[in-house]
Amino acid sequence: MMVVHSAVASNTAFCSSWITTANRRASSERPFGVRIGRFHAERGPEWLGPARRAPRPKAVFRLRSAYDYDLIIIGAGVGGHGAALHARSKGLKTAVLTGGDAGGTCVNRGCVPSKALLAAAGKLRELKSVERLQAMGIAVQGQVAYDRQAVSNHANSLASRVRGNLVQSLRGLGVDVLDARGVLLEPQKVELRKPGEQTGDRRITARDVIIATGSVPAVPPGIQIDGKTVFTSDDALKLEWIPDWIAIIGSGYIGLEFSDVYTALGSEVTFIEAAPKLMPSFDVEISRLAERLLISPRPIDAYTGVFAAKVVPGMPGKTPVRIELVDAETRAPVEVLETDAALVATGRRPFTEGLGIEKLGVQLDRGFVPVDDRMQVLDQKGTPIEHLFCIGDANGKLMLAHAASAQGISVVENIAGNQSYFLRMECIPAACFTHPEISMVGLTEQQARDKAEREQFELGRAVGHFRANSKALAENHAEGIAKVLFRKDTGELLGMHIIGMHAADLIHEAANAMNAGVPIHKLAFSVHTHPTLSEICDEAFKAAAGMAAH
Ligand SMILES: Cc1cc2nc3c(=O)[nH]c(=O)nc-3n(C[C@H](O)[C@H](O)[C@H](O)COP(=O)(O)OP(=O)(O)OC[C@H]3O[C@@H](n4cnc5c(N)ncnc54)[C@H](O)[C@@H]3O)c2cc1C
Ligand SMILES: NC(=O)c1ccc[n+]([C@@H]2O[C@H](COP(=O)([O-])OP(=O)(O)OC[C@H]3O[C@@H](n4cnc5c(N)ncnc54)[C@H](O)[C@@H]3O)[C@@H](O)[C@H]2O)c1
Repeated sequence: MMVVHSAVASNTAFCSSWITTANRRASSERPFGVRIGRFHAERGPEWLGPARRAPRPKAVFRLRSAYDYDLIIIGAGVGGHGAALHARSKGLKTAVLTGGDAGGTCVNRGCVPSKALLAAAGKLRELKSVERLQAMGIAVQGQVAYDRQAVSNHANSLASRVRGNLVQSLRGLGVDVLDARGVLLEPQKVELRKPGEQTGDRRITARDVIIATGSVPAVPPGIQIDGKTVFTSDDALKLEWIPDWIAIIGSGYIGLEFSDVYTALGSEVTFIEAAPKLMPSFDVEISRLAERLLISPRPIDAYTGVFAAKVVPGMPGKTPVRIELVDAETRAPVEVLETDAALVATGRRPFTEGLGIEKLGVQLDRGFVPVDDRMQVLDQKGTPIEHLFCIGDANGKLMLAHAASAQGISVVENIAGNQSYFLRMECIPAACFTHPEISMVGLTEQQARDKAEREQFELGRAVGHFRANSKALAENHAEGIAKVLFRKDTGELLGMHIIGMHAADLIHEAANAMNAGVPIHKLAFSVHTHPTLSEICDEAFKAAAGMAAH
């Protein structure tokens, strides 16, 4: 047998992780021929001489594995990237399959370009806020204008820069980045195919495989996409034109963020939302405030409790988009709208077609890959399939970039031997990057009330106000609140919801405390720099613990 790797004491981080990985499987399962031997194990330290008795040098031999890789990751979005970086830090020989789309949704068609558009929208909004600026002694002379193509270029060039960095970081760490689509033949065997091809001539194997194939926009039946007048976020991000009037179908994250962009760029927006109220997944109090801050003062109107049952594209500047609205409950016709454009933001569906996973005995749930709490794929009987995992949007647990990456890290921890590591999904925060921002972690107030009733404890609720915060007042952005929910008996944090300037950054106060299990009465004694927005959280924590805030 051939020695393919040896690590010595000078490379202890690398060395110890290999030991951990191999040891976990050492006794029960060593099908892949990995053995480790410490050549000094039988010898006393004498041969080394007295000066080198402590610490003893270690050396680890790794013999050729029956597998090509320790880990194959199918999909190079943020989930796959996060998993691959962590795998290398654990010394795992890793391959990532990009499917011809390195960076995936977040980098190419999601978080990154949308936040670039939102950043431009935010600056425009600020410069056009005449009264807000005047109150600070500032006058903007002349017209505030923007160049649509330049704004679009800002978003697209940022995406390509981040994509380049992502691939470089993988290659730099020694990950094999393979520009192919992966098809599962067995849980530990993947066929590489070029995009569009039905067969492939290369097959690779790994001890563990992670599916990280992400998601694509979900378009309800009856809606025709032409990519010009009726489009999803994939096309909206290109910002090819600015419609005077755009219908946004769906008032979730994407709908809300794009309403912020379009109204800043001069469009009028009509929301079409199937649920009885806008922003149905948000905390009720926060969505009420969001309506006051993000909807009412802007050229936005809304239909709620209706479906866009049929949407027919138009021709820019010639014929309008035709949208037939029906009642969400009775399906009775409500109205026909004729707008310049329609953005379909009605959720996303997993991208699992052609992956070959059904042939392994997995029953997909509306396309989502069923997994357990360790992201291990479940077969149709609910039994975990050895060595096969699925992370990110493809498993549908929480369709957020950082959740995908965190799930990837948790899988790698587990396969590298840290079985005690467990990702607490309920502590993962989320944010909507409107102006002002909205952020949340844990339960909504209604969910917390239901839990309190079920488990018979008293729910605590405390609020910090932007209007009472020196920094927010100095910035002349004093709208919004930070609300914390907690158990009165134990002080356990159950959730936090913030709307206001930089809410997306502030939420980590609560998210990190929840993850670390810090109760509210301890959190109330943490010290915050003055004057900062973080004191709004401090105000809420202190109020919760019955202390007066400064
Ligand atoms: C407009 C928009 C804005 C968003 N903004 C945010 C935000 O601000 N914050 C946030 O947290 N989240 C945001 N999201 C969500 C975020 O983009 C996703 O949650 C995240 O990208 C999921 O990561 P993933 O790795 O699971 O999948 P993806 O990023 O979708 O990556 C999966 C990759 O796998 C590839 N692939 C698929 N099948 C195969 C195959 N068989 N072989 C090889 N490769 C394959 C795909 O082509 C893709 O490149 C946004 C989404 C959208 C649409
Ligand atoms: N800032 C962020 O973190 C961010 C930004 C954008 C997207 N995302 C992620 O992307 C995913 C998709 O976002 P999204 O906004 O498309 O989905 P979403 O699930 O957040 O919202 C979809 C909305 O569309 C409504 N809807 C569904 N079908 C409808 C129909 N036929 N007619 C009218 N309304 C309908 C739903 O009631 C819901 O309110 C989300 O899960 C989110 O996690 C995150």
